[in-house]
Order: sequence, then structure tokens, then C-alpha cells
Amino acid sequence: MFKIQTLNNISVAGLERLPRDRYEIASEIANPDAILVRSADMHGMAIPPSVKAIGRAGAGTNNIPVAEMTRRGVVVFNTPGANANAVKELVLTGMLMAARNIPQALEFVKSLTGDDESIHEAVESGKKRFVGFELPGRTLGVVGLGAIGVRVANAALALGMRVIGYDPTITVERAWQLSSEVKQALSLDDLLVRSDFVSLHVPLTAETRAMIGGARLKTLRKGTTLLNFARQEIVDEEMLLEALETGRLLVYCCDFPSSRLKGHPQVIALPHLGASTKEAEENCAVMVADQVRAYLEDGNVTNSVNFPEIVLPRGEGYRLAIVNSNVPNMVGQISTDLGKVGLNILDMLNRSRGDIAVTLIDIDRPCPDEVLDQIRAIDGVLSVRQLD
Ligand SMILES: NC(=O)C1=CN([C@@H]2O[C@H](COP(=O)(O)OP(=O)(O)OC[C@H]3O[C@@H](n4cnc5c(N)ncnc54)[C@H](O)[C@@H]3O)[C@@H](O)[C@H]2O)C=CC1
Ligand SMILES: O=C(O)C(=O)COP(=O)(O)O
Repeated sequence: MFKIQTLNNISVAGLERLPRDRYEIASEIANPDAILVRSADMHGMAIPPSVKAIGRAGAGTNNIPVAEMTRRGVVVFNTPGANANAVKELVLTGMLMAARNIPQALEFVKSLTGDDESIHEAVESGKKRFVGFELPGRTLGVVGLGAIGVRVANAALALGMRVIGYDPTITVERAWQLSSEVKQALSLDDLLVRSDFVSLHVPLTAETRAMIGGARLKTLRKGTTLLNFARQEIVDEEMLLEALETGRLLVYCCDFPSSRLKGHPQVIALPHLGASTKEAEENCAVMVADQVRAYLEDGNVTNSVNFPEIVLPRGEGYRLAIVNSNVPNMVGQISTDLGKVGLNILDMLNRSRGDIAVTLIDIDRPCPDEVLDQIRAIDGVLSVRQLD
């Protein structure tokens, strides 16, 4: 029986992928084998030694102590692209809301009093305060051309916008998906000076923290709209407020309200709704549940942010799933231990990524406990599991 702890609400569609006769799932559970999480902050949380895998039903893993998990030999998964369409739709909503002054217009309508005739009169005389502009011909700068950025860029082109993008580490897969009409910005600074709208789609890392700071905000075209559906910390809030004050920034549309942003007249702040659609929640939950299950039951790894991709189809026999440091002679030492007791290796795969390696070994009969312990004692071996 595998035990799964959920730190956030994970869609039932995903939990159903973990059969009840093999999986016990609860928000409070002792010695879990895996943790499923969305945005709960796991930094500072005591993650029990029983945990072998953490599955993020979503994209960002900045809420997970990934480096520490790697040192411990714990795999961390996310679900690339599974919520990207939901975020794209909200970014488009944000752009249109900003361009057409929708938040102010809604406030105005809510404030109307009197009978239908007086409401009608107030509407017709008041609407001139909310005259907006249209998107065709305006330039959108997309920072980060991953699953979300590519979708936002392509959708903005379809709305008639000019689109420029910046991503020095774009993957080949995303480059293929990106319309050739999206022009490449030479640098982030180049993108900022050329855009009417700027939309951020980078992960929060040491490099991207406060990436949009005072100096950069000063280079924006007067009247720019900045959209941040990535992470709050990517924009320096103090400097942002100053840019709104000077009018260099017209609107800041984000998914991350704060005490200073929430009532600001030039801020459209949503309550972290980017991935909150039924479809995205289901996509993420199904994907992460399948990935965690494949790891727990077969040792296979797909869509990990810290482990190598490794998939060895299950055949005959018993499987050892070993996580080890990526140093010489690990496989040699492991196979020597198996050979000493006459265990025959039927199939084997070893993959590495950075400092970590995963070794999957199929053997003809069960490995005795004392041999498993010998393998565990090899310097550099982080975990050994026998899977039946
Ligand atoms: N508001 C919400 O509910 C959601 C927010 N997000 C946020 O959006 C981020 C992006 O999500 P995805 O597109 O799915 O991730 P992704 O991993 O597919 O794309 C991120 C892209 O950013 C690029 N990048 C990294 N550092 C960069 C830099 N310094 N400058 C320019 N580009 C850089 C990478 O090369 C990659 O192509 C997530 O990490 C998360 O923080 C994601 C989903 C929902
Ligand atoms: O996937 C992401 O990175 C998100 O920010 C979505 O967060 P959530 O799963 O809605 O708490």
C-alpha cells in the first residue's frame, strides 16, 4: 500500500488514477511515500524521510525545496503545459480588461442608483470616461517562451497584435510551436523599450527575482501595461508603484495581490486564478498522479525538474530502483553485489542529470534483504527500492 499526502486540493480526476486497493490518500497521513501539492509552501516544512516523490500539480516549483530534495534523492515532478491554456486565457482577459477599462467600468455600473431611466441616462453620459483602445497594431512583448509564453504570443498574433519575444533558453519544442511571425527581441531591455504590453512567463529563480526592477521600469514606453501571471517576486513592487505614479506604467495586471496593490486604481489584481479552471485542474492532477504512480510502482521518471528522464518498460522479473550520485563505478559496484549471490540481470537502464543518477535493474528473482542493505551501504547510493 502506498501512502499519498495531499497538501492542496487535487482534482478527483487525478486522485482516481491511484487505485484505492494500492493507494491511501489523505491530507494528514503518517510516513507518506509521496506528496501531491499545488501552491502550498513546502520550504521550512519537515518532509518525512519516507517521502520518495513530490508531485506538483502545476508548473512552478518555487514552493518546493528542490535542491534539498535532490540531495536527499527525492524526485520532484511538475506538469509542463497542463495548465498553460488556462493561464493564456486569463492573460488575454487581462489585456482586454486593461485596454477597455473594464474594472473601472464595472465599478461605475455598480455605483449607479435610481430607476431604469436615470440609470440609462447615467450610462450614456458616463461611458465616455471609459473609452479604451483596440489591440491590433499594438506590440506585445512576451518574456519567457515556454508552455504559456508561446500560447500567449500565438494568441496575441491572432488578435492582430505585433508580438516580440525574449527567451535565451527556449527549447526546440517550443521554438517549433511559436509562430514565425513572432519577432525575436535581442535582450530583455530591447523588448521592454519596444512593447505596449509586456507579459511575464518565466519561472521564479535567483535570476528572475526582481528582474523587472527600477532601472528597467524606467525604460518602458509611457503608458505601457505590464502583465504578471508568473510570480509576484519577479517584479520589484516598490519600483512598480513608482512607475505607476509617474505614468510610465499605465496598468499593472497581475495574479498576485498584496496589501499595497489590491486597491490601487491602476492595478488589476486577481487572486492567483491562472490555473483555476476545471480543465487545468484535471489536466494537472491526472498528469501528476500518473507520473508519481509510474515512479512508485516502476521507478520510471517523466517530467521531473530534478531527476533524469528514465523509462524502462516492465518485463519479467523483479525491479530494483536505485537513486545514486552521478559518480563513476556505481553500476559496477551494484552489479557486483547482485552477482555475488547469483542474481541474474535481465534488463538495466542508467540515466543521469547533473549530480543525480537513476539506475533501474530487472533481476530474475527477488533480491535478498541483506543484498539490498549492501547496495544501500555503497557510498553515493541515496535510495534503493525493490518493486514487485
Ligand atoms: N498564475 C498562475 O496560476 C500560473 C503561473 N505560472 C507561472 O508561470 C511560469 C511559467 O510557466 P510555463 O510557461 O508553464 O513554464 P515553462 O517552463 O514551460 O516556460 C518558462 C520559460 O521561461 C524561460 N526563461 C527562464 N528564465 C528566463 C529568463 N531569465 N528570461 C527569459 N526567459 C526565461 C525558459 O527558457 C522557459 O522557456 C511558471 O514557472 C509559474 O511560475 C504557471 C502556471 C499557472
Ligand atoms: O502552476 C503554477 O505554477 C501555478 O501558479 C498554479 O498554481 P495553483 O496550482 O493554482 O495553486
